[in-house]
Amino acid sequence: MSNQTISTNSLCKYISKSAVEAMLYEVSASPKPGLVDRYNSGAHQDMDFFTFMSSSAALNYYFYRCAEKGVAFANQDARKLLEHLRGIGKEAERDMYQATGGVNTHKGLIFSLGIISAAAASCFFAEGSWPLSLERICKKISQITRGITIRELSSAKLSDIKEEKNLTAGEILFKQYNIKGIRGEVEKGFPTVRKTSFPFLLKYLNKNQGTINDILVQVLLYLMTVTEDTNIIARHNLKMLQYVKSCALQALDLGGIFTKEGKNYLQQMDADFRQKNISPGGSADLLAVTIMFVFLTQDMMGGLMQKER
Ligand SMILES: CC(C)(COP(=O)(O)OP(=O)(O)OC[C@H]1O[C@@H](n2cnc3c(N)ncnc32)[C@H](O[C@H]2O[C@H](COP(=O)(O)OP(=O)(O)OP(=O)(O)O)[C@@H](O)[C@H]2O)[C@@H]1O)[C@@H](O)C(=O)NCCC(=O)NCCS
Ligand SMILES: Nc1ncnc2[nH]cnc12
Repeated sequence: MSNQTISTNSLCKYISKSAVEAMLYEVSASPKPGLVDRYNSGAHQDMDFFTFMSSSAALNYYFYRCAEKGVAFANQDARKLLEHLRGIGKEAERDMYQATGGVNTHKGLIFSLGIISAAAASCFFAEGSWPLSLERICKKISQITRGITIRELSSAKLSDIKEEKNLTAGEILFKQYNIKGIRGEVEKGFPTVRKTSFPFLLKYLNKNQGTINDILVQVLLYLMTVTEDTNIIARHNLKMLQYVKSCALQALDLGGIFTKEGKNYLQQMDADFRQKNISPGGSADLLAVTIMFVFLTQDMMGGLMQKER
């Protein structure tokens, strides 16, 4: 489909719909150990499934605006685009907190999916064809966020502008462990998604192996084996991150959600993570990012995610 047949409004509407749909698919997939899903609130006392519904609904226009910015900056310096996205991202965070009564459900996804929405719109207007290629979107993401870790996380930057109490979780973890978190992931163009979750999701969807729900839970397990999840490190430490990875590997060794043994292990993992206060929120975000990439690399009128099951 060439860009002559897609108006800016239609493009931005499709991209914002895809971002919200990715968020809704992610939180709906169940069971997800330690995370909010349709069965329980995981290791969270301050939010539930409906908190995520409200937050997702409140962010639709934000993603539309990110896509609009991507169109506006399609042929300009990508670094200027990030400055504009930061501004509307702060507004989106306020919208999220208003919709959730002050709870952080999607701060990470406001960042990740906001940048992806802008990058996708920018790619379309540069290339003029749909669907987009994952490599091209991720290359544009890297261009938009080039230098973000140095600019925002370098110890010199952090030590002289913020007192410890004003640092975010990501900034504290960089100071403690030199971990770049979500900023490192986007700056490299989502390598965890490109190399792990996206190929797995496509494989399962093309094989039509199981329901959408089960496929998404299985892909989340793969993500948990590879994600440098700052939610886990911030709440606990690096040792707990290794523990989570080993549990996810064990679940997959048992067949994950596709076998009785794997399902039983998943239930035990969820109870264990809830008891230990473990929430793999970073992996959950990357699952939503993976779903978003499927929407962007498929036909707008019904790609793999819309297949009847
Ligand atoms: C750049 C920002 C993300 C700044 O945020 P921060 O400095 O805090 O960055 P990080 O801590 O590194 O990560 C923030 C969130 O990103 C998700 N995440 C973590 N690890 C990864 C990873 N390896 N890959 C991808 N994404 C990752 C995660 O977000 C999800 O979890 C949050 C909910 O879980 P919860 O444990 O409840 O979180 P809290 O309530 O904070 O902790 P508790 O008190 O409950 O224990 C939720 O956010 C999910 O999305 C990390 O939390 C960016 O936000 C920023 O600069 N914002 C300013 C405005 C802006 O620019 N906006 C967007 C512009 S496009
Ligand atoms: N389902 C979920 N549960 C907890 N934190 C999350 N962050 C993103 N998705 C989440």
